[in-house]
Amino acid sequence: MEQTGSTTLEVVPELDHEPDPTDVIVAFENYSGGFRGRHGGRVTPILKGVDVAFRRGALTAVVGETGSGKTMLALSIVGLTPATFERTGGSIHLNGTDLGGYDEAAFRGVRGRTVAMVFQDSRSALNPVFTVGRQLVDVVRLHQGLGKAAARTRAVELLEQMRVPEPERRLRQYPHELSGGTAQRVQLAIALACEPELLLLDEPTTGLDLTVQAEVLELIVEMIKGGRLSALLITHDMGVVAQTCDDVVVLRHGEICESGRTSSVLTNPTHPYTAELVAASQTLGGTR
Ligand SMILES: Nc1ncnc2c1ncn2[C@@H]1O[C@H](COP(=O)(O)OP(=O)(O)OP(=O)(O)O)[C@@H](O)[C@H]1O
Repeated sequence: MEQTGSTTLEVVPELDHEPDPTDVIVAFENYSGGFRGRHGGRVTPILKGVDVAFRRGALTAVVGETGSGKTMLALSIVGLTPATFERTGGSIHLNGTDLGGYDEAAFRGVRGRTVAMVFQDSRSALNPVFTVGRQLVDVVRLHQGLGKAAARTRAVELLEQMRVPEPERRLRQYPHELSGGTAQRVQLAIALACEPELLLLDEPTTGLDLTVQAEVLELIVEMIKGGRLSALLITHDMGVVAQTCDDVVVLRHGEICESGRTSSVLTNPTHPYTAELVAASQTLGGTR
């Protein structure tokens, strides 16, 4: 296919913080994996020789069509791929440590503390039988070592930080009583209460109205600019990528076709598929 060359997708100027390009939080090296059929047999490849390094302190977008493996890529970092998913080659290093030998207990030590996750369907990610307060306060107590009263105060602060209206009342509510947008922010508050180094965001704003989407993303970007956080954002919205992400990784059929700084990848894509994504988002008015 012919290379499409430069595009006119409006890309934010370089962000005011500049993560160190050599400081990598997660590195995939020739990583491959796929699903084994129900009765054994061969593995259907899903991720194929993935080579990519995520910079510490950066917000990195992972884009690509439905089924390209974005979610499996993220879940591989925390050992949450389905039981039938198998690594068939390569490695993943988190903070320089090879996750290859990690069992469930070792991954449990990583989740929350080092890597926290926010998924698309927040209401189902929250525990339906416990109030928001119980879930958030427990996490704060566990991760920040606070007593009950101090943890509750901190929980309210976290909800306020996430611009959740009436935080005190929310603490007494159950997940089914929350709107999608509030559930999303509660999930984000729980993730951040763990003070993780890396946040995995799998289409975190899908299903939210545009204003709420923009607010939630703005909060995430603010925290990343604050210095300590890195994040990986799986999204279909190229406008969001252009306007908020430092780096972008383009996945297609389980392979990385392009990765790098958002400003250079989107304005001068080297792979025709990236150019197609950019062009499609322009046609749909995705640049907002
Ligand atoms: N439990 C499973 N068993 C078998 N195949 C699966 C399973 N879960 C996902 N897959 C397949 O793995 C591939 C990658 O899925 P993945 O969810 O990572 O894609 P994605 O890029 O995140 O897609 P989307 O944008 O739709 O969320 C898809 O072809 C999907 O059908």
